[in-house]
Amino acid sequence: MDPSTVILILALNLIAIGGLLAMIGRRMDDAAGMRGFATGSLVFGLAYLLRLALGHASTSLAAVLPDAAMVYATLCYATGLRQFGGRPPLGQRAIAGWTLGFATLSLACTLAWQDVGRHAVLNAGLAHNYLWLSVLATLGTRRVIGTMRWPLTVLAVITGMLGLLTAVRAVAAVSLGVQPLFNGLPAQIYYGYATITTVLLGPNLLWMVFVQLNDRLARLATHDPLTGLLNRNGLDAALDRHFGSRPAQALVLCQIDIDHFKQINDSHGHAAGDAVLQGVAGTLAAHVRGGDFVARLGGEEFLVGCCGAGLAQDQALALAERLRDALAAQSHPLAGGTSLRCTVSIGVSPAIVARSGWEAALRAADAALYQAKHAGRNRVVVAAPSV
Ligand SMILES: Nc1nc2c(ncn2[C@@H]2O[C@H](COP(=O)(O)OP(=O)(O)OP(=O)(O)O)[C@@H](O)[C@H]2O)c(=O)[nH]1
Repeated sequence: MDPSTVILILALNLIAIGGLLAMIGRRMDDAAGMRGFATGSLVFGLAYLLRLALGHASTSLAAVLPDAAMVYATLCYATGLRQFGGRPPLGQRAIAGWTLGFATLSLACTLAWQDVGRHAVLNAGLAHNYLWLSVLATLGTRRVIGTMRWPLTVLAVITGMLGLLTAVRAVAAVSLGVQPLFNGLPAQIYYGYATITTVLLGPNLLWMVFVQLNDRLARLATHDPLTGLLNRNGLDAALDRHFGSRPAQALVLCQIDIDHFKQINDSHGHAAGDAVLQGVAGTLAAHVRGGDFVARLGGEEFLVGCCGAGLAQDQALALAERLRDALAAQSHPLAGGTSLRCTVSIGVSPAIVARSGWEAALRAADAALYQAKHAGRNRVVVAAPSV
């Protein structure tokens, strides 16, 4: 297949992918990076079409336009990829400055060395950006967990390979001229690989979106949006995991309730109450060990699951006292520069070693919490050790 036909197919493919991603992006917040991916694909596709219209080896200065558009498109991908990995996007000014800088250099080199100058600068610029995309995707694989690693790894490999091949083209343009870029086996290898890349890119981006949406839904279903702690669903799943392991470690539940929380809401407003809930959640999460879990049962009520081989109630009591002290010492900043403190009451269940003991342990912790409230609050009560 001649390069023009390949470029036409690539262009249409990229435009179709870009359109699809733009439609998906309209229903997602921009943190997913969809706008960057969609713009990158659309601009790349249009740049290919413009390039076809002008001719591959055009030495007309207008050829700088599609070249700059391609560089711009790769920067859009980079911004999407950064957002996808939870990092801030590239600023519009940085993207515009980079693209203009490239266009100026490309114009200067085209004026000085005609098509050799143009293609050397284009391929060097694209190679740099492809390799950068590969690095971003590789860094992304370190920041994400589980299934998301796969599409990012595929992206890192395909853009890395494309970057290397494009760098070779930049060197070839300078040392051999532009003919080998479009004719012969090396050109066929390059365009064959570019075709594979473009064909893989769309489904790979969709795979990334799918995995990310799936992760978000799973998180929404298992975590409390206000505090980020496990909700009841997440707690059930954590219990299943805990008791699914053989042999399961002992588990003690500490049920924690903020004292007179209604007064906080009434005196300082609901937003201040929410901030206190977040502050308490942060302190609880910071005080437990890996393997323990913290959940928000609802309202101002939390549950800490304390796990350990041979864990006894008195060890959980020591943790509960540490939590009570830390929370009593915590100062919650309020709007206007003031702050407030609050105390908690805690009920500690007996230790259990089987999932079947969970309901009874929760009831025991709840009854102990009730006693703590009635005994004056700001205290820990341990349930009788018989579940
Ligand atoms: N700000 C905020 N308040 C909440 C939330 N969920 C529940 N609440 C409030 O929490 C308060 C709980 O009040 P109560 O059950 O009377 O308990 P309390 O005032 O802490 O009293 P004791 O537990 O007996 O010490 C209610 O005013 C609820 O409206 C929430 O997500 N945010």
